[in-house]
Amino acid sequence: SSPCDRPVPPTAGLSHDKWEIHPMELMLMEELGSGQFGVVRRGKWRGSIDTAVKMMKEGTMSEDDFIEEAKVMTKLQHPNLVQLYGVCSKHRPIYIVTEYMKHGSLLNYLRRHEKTLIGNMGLLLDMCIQVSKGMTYLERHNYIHRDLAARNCLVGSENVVKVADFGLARYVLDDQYTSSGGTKFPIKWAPPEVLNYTRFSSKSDVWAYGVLMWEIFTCGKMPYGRLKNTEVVERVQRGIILEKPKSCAKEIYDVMKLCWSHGPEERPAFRVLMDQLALVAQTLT
Ligand SMILES: CNC(=O)Nc1cc(-c2cccc(-n3cnc4cc(C(C)(C)C)ccc4c3=O)c2C)cn(C)c1=O
Repeated sequence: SSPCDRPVPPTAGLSHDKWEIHPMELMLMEELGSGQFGVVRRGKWRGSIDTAVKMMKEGTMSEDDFIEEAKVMTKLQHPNLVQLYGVCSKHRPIYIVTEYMKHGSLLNYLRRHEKTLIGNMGLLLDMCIQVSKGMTYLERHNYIHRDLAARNCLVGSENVVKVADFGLARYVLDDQYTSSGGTKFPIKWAPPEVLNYTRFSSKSDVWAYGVLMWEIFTCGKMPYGRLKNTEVVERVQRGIILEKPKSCAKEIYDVMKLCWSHGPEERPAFRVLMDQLALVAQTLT
């Protein structure tokens, strides 16, 4: 039917999707680094808001699926989650615009500040608690991260720690990353059910969280050292777990061990972990 005999909806032309950011409102600045999807630059949005802008390299992401999911992601808001402000999807490459964290990845932060951090159990435990708060929020919204690790957390001012890039793993097109046999698959953060059946859940995020706690209390050591992925898979399937970091209290290591229970149903939910760590913090500091 010709357009003239169809009623024009009152919202026509007004459907400015609020998750769509106009490129004109973005001023791109220095490069921050590059990740799975290509270059990330710092930016200013609407003149004053500090942002990080991922410029999606062609062929690295299933873009249309992501743009659909972005509507949901912008609604996930928590002080310990890196906020997705929106996307620029009317041009290629598409941009993913998030809040900016001035100290960069938690992994690099731990490694750079090892000297001052190693003895500060209270601060290391607080970092763990902050991540557990962000993860409890995602768990409550039935949102699975799929690649929780210190490299995927970011540090802002006043030692604030936030979880970044939650859920993005689903849109990576690189088989080396997505298949458990691939060279980029995060084997050392994966539980048995993910290694065997790629069965992701909030409880597989809990396993990864245990490894993240180990990263924090070793100030950024590589889990299982230089062991090859095949050797790590063999150990994890046999129930061999990471050792207690030297500067880590027994009560904290007990929590890590709960996260590494062999069966997902034996692992505590994030909301339980969060409360348990808060209790440990009271007794230890
Ligand atoms: C000095 N301050 C800063 O550098 N701040 C910041 C650096 C980055 C940044 C810079 C380069 C690369 C990446 N990066 C790293 N790993 C990623 C992993 C994935 C998955 C899918 C594999 C999980 C997806 C995207 C990325 C990704 O964009 C990030 C997060 C992002 N944000 C918000 C900052 O505040």
